[in-house]
Amino acid sequence: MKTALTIAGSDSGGGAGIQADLKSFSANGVFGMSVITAITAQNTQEVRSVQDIDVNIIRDQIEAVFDDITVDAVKIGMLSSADTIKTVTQGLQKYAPSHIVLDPVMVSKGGHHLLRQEAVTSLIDHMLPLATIITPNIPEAEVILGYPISNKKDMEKACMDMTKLGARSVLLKGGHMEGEPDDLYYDGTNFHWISGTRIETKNTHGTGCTLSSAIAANLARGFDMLEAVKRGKSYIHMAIEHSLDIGNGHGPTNHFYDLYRKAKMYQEAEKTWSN
Ligand SMILES: Nc1ncnc2c1ncn2[C@@H]1O[C@H](COP(=O)(O)OP(=O)(O)O)[C@@H](O)[C@H]1O
Ligand SMILES: Cc1ncc(COP(=O)(O)O)c(N)n1
Repeated sequence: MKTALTIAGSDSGGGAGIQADLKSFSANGVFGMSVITAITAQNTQEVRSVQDIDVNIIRDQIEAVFDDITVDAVKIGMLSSADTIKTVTQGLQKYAPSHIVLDPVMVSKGGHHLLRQEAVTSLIDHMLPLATIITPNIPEAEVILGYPISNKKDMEKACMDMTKLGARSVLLKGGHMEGEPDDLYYDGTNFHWISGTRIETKNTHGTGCTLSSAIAANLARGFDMLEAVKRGKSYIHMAIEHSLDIGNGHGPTNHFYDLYRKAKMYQEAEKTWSN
């Protein structure tokens, strides 16, 4: 079985971070592993507190996984601090995995900073050049590039500028733009608009985590980047369409719908075989 590793923060509410990543890995058909960078006390409404994990323990988790297990793809989420970025960068340079999906998590839906503002430069200087693909939302891309992104032309320029900073390819997510949530994939040469249809719901907690992990899982399974991005996009659409009314704030994406649907289809098919 192919494997994927998430290097990210824990969300006690289960909707984002490591918890979303592992669910998305499973639903997308790979064995998931985790390196925890920070623990957040979080629910669907707010982040109450954050404890960064000691960098020695982060390094040990990375080494424990890579020294023993073949890692087919890595997804990076919340990195919290410049020290964490340095440790993760060193680990990735040591083991050089083939696919690194970088979701540059910065701020939670409720406005809590998950990456210290002074660590943004470290993320740009050290982490971006290692990314096979970076998957920012519009506000994250604006912070990375330092200019506003207001329309599709701006999105194209932003993608090109992020590859100039070292990322091999970019998926700039359009969920925060007006209108349909169209994402722009730039492979370093060509643009591909990955169009979406907006679902009216408040349950969008963990959408970025879910999507980046689905992309990592599909890369681990051997699909090329464009196909992995397209599969990721159709997975996140399904996961938002059937999102769950859990908690009183932004509910989580649904990683089970597709599996249950396939199981049901299988049961139906089995009945016809046994007749
Ligand atoms: N209401 C929605 N309906 C359908 N797709 C959405 C919706 N909101 C976001 N998406 C899609 O979910 C993914 C994550 O989107 P986005 O909100 O831009 O990033 P983030 O979760 O990192 O803030 C993108 O593919 C985006 O187009
Ligand atoms: C631990 C952790 N990591 C990431 C996010 C961002 O979540 P989203 O995918 O909704 O942008 C989060 N809220 N908590």
